[in-house]
Amino acid sequence: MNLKDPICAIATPPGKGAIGVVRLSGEGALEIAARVWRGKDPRRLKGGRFALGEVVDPKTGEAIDQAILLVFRAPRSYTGEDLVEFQTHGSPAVLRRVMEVLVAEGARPAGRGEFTFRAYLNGKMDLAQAEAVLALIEAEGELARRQALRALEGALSRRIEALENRLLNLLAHIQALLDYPEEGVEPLEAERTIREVLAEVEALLAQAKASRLAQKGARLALIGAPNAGKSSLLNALLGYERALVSPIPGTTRDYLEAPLELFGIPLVAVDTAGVRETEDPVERMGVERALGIAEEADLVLYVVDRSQPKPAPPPLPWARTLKVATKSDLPPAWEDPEFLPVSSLTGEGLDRLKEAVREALLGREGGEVLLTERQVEALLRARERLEEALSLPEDLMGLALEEAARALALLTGKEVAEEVVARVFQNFCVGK
Ligand SMILES: Nc1nc2c(c(=O)[nH]1)N(C=O)[C@@H](CNc1ccc(C(=O)N[C@@H](CCC(=O)O)C(=O)O)cc1)CN2
Ligand SMILES: Nc1nc2c(ncn2[C@@H]2O[C@H](COP(=O)(O)OP(=O)(O)OP(=O)(O)O)[C@@H](O)[C@H]2O)c(=O)[nH]1
Ligand SMILES: [K+]
Ligand SMILES: [Mg+2]
Repeated sequence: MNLKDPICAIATPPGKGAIGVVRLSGEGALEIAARVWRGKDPRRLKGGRFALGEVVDPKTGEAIDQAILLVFRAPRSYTGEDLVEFQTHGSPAVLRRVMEVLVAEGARPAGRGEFTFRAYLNGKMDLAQAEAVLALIEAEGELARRQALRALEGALSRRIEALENRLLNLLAHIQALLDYPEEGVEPLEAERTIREVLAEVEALLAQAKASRLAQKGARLALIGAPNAGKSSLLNALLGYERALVSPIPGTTRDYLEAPLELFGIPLVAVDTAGVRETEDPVERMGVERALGIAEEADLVLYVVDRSQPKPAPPPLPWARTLKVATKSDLPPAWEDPEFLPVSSLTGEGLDRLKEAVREALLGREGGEVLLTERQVEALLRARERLEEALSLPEDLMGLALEEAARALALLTGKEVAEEVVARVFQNFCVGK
């Protein structure tokens, strides 16, 4: 692949919009822009300046659209190259023609993520930041957006680099001890340093699940006996009357899904049919379905009516189940500290339930760190090597430490194999 040739792409999403943006980056971008532009000559614009004019077809002189042209000059641009943006009306007909004239004048349609790839190659960002660009575009919930922006701004990269540096300093120290045993090099505190680095790696890994849930969302299943108050609780969590509620047991016959954002996590709450022993074949199907939904859910709310005698518990994945006692506004038939009391009628206990859901999904850490699957793998490898180093005498731990440092370097993309980098950018859309 030619790494500097001029590339162009529509940067705005497909469809009609107020404004559409076409970006052009690489060697000769300003010259190509000048040929398709009627207005102030882009070659004479300083970086960061714009002009109002027309995009034209140079073959015919025909105007394609009235537009704004914005110039960034290398190295001060997103890609680090000369870069021109055409901000046109957001019409698919306009954007297509702008692309056509740019290609006719010698630019090439960009591949997926190629602008960001160039930014990476030109040192504008590291691989963790490039992955954050993608995660930010893909973010659907507030938490995913916050995690991605922090990573984009380099929070993760700085943390990783600090760990890498500690390992490299330690390695240098070990080497000095080996090379000059009689020179009075300070004795090592290798174990303490390694344990501290390991603790940081563990702290990051503890946030992997939160990062995955923030990005992919989570399923929350409400399971319990008929009339336990599942549908009422769903409505109370949603804040509107999504599910039918009635005093008749068996009101919910089949499951029902509703999107719900809690603490910035995009959740799908699933209300299900009441679970009990039954002869009715249709009801039996509903029960089986409910138990299957519980099995697949990230978190289950086991809903029990506290004003009635406690039913026998159904088979649920208890390790990821929260126990909820509903109808706390009514006189209780039993007490059990394992159950969170709530009333869908008065709203009592709802905030505590939401807090418990947050903690069950994200852990106490809170989950502000973006970690991609690729990064989690690298951290796991680093952890393994650090643990190995701890099991070795100081004069033999060098290799394991080196490998741990290399695993950490994978996160920020130093020493990453070309195919791995290519795979990261394959996930991007064209135009980013
Ligand atoms: N019109 C437009 N809006 C956009 C982008 C864009 O490319 N174009 N972005 C695209 O993602 C995001 C903003 N990110 C950007 C990051 C760096 C540079 C940039 O030109 N950086 C140069 C110059 C900095 C300066 O002049 O202060 C540099 O880092 O050297 C531009 C946009 C979101 N909004
Ligand atoms: N007092 C009081 N009544 C409630 C509360 N939650 C639910 N109910 C009542 O309990 C009855 C059953 O509520 P639903 O939400 O339909 O119960 P469900 O578990 O979805 O029932 P099925 O779908 O039939 O399995 C209705 O009459 C509700 O008004 C509560 O917190 N307090
Ligand atoms: K009911
Ligand atoms: Mg119901």
